[in-house]
Amino acid sequence: MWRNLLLRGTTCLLQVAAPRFLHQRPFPPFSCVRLLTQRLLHRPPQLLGKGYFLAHSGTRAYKKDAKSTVDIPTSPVTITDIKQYLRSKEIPFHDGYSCLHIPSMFINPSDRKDSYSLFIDKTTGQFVCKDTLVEGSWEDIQDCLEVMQKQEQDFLSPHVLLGYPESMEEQEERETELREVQRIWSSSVPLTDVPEEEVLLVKTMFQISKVSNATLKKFGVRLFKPTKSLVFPWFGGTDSSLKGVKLLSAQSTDNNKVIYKEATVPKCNSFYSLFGLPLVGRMEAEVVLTGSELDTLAVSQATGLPSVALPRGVSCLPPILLPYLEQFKRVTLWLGDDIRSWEASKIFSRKLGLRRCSLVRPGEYRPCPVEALAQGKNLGHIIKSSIPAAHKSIVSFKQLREDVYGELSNTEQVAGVKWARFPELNRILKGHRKGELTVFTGPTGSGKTTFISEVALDLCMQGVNTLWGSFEINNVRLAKVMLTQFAMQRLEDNLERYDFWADKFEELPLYFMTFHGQQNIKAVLDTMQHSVYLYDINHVIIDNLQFMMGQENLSVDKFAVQDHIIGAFRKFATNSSCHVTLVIHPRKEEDDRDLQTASIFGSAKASQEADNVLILQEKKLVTCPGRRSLQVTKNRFDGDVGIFPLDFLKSSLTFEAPIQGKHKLRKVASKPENEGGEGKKVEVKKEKAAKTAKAPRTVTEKESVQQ
Ligand SMILES: Nc1ncnc2c1ncn2[C@@H]1O[C@H](COP(=O)(O)OP(=O)(O)OP(=O)(O)O)[C@@H](O)[C@H]1O
Repeated sequence: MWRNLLLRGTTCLLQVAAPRFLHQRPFPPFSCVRLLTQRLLHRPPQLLGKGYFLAHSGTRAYKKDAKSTVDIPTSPVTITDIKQYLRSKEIPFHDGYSCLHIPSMFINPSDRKDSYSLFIDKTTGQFVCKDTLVEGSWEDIQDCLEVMQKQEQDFLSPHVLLGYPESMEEQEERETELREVQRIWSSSVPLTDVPEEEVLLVKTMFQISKVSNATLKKFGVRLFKPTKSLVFPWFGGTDSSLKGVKLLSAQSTDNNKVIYKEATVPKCNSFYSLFGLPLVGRMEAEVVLTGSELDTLAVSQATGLPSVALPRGVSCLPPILLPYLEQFKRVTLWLGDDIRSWEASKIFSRKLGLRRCSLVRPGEYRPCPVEALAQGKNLGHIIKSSIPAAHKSIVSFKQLREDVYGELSNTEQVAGVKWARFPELNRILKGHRKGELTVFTGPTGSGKTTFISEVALDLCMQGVNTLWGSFEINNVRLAKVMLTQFAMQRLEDNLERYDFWADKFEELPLYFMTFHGQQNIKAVLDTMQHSVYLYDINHVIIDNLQFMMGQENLSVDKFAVQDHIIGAFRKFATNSSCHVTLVIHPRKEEDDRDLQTASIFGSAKASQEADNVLILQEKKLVTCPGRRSLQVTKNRFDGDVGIFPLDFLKSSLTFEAPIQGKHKLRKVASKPENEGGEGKKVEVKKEKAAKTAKAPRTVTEKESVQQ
């Protein structure tokens, strides 16, 4: 039926696909309409009306608000498909590290400076032309090439691709941001214009005394006096104009450490600066990638090597930046001095292409670059001693010993990210770690979604990039629950505070899958894979597993189907270094008995594959009806298991430990593993906890790790 729409004329098509576009003046050129028509012919009907391709040439072709949702990749493209297509069209290409490079179709061949300036991401098919900054999808490239072929043209105007027109509101927001960037930049002063005593003071404050004035000048760093912040510019676009600024402030702590705080304009989720890039020559073949602007200053000054800093530090490497790193044959990742930086460098090197990457392993003699400079270390030596990212399939202990040492000497960091709202979970699980699988169960309607939502939100607020797959309740309702938990209040009664909280909430690295209802496991896994690549997702929550079962072949035993699905999630978690939390319904509802690990629906596969098993118990430790408690029945990390009570605050939809004194405290001591022996029942020893302890009634048990 959607094909029939074509018969009703182009205007109708435009109305269907891009109603707002019709109100744009001047009316789109004919070639746009042709492309739009072409695209509609290729598109499945469900994409019509989604407004998939409105926009301005040279600007981002995606709606701003589309960022927080992750669409199902309708037909994920593979590198083989891309190559085959290009060959069929006789388009020459270079096989780069993360991208294929082709001649840009948006430049007249006689004007092409660099003959291969259009970069196609090998994983997603997204492209960017570095000369015109036209961006788009793999379908856009196909459409452009088809049109060129039909019209026998050598090139197309960069304005040919349609995109989302900005709404008035978006336009205003963008203009306000640009004005703000200009205001900050023009009211900040180059450090060379600041009296030397003041510069010294600033350097002391930021602990960059060894960074020379010449280096600060070379990188265009300024001082914004009102907030005593350093200002790092982002120059970009075809005219290398000022696109944004990052403000960095420093605060000293009691133990002589410095805490840095940064703010960006535009907001961090559209801040795509690779600081230092304008200073890197086109012919340079080596670069040092750092996690902060100060580190880049240090590397550049101490080694003379080209260096660029990631815009959001170790939290992500947006694929949109990959084309700008394609020219380098060797990339050294020196992202920081902690385990998080080390893990991030391993993950980012996969995106960059393992073969060309080497990693600086954090350690006593290898702090972050700016600290290494301050300590008078030889940064060149540290870079030379970096290790290749591509790992061999067989290693000896000699190659592992540094990793083992790193784990032993950083036990706190190895234990993962700590919850801010759930100290009891920290006590039992020690933290939230990458690459693990958590299975979470609890009786129907007991509050599983509400609880896991707060647990995930807590981590997300600490920078854990999170993806929600909520198949049971829709994203609006889920986001409402999360926003209420975030604001810790009933926003229904405080609607005037909505924008305040929504603005803050929007800054979280939080994404939602656009699925609802029964889903096919492959589509879900593809989306997860896609989002790990795009947004460096560290935590995926699947609520719940039962919604993946319906699509599978019903003639097959449903336990076998579930086992297959759990195996697939397990594999994904391990291979993608991403934590997966899987909500599974219990086997059967028993009102008067506590659930156990064996109560999880299906075979024993779920609990065997899981690193952690969490059960939301209802009416456990009954002191009043309906009391909930959280029980950890499996913890592969260190074997500690236990249970703690939770009070539910209806107004904020949050959970907290019962107030002190309300319940008697109980503590269960660990049983040494060698006494219990494997498979033996855990013996529980009760102890009175110190009356002063703030902790709620908590039980911790130690059992030998279940395999
Ligand atoms: N501890 C609690 N006490 C009372 N009400 C709660 C509690 N926790 C959650 N609720 C409320 O109960 C309702 C159901 O919660 P939720 O959807 O989180 O349960 P669920 O276990 O995920 O349900 P299902 O089994 O259908 O998936 C929500 O309105 C929620 O606000």
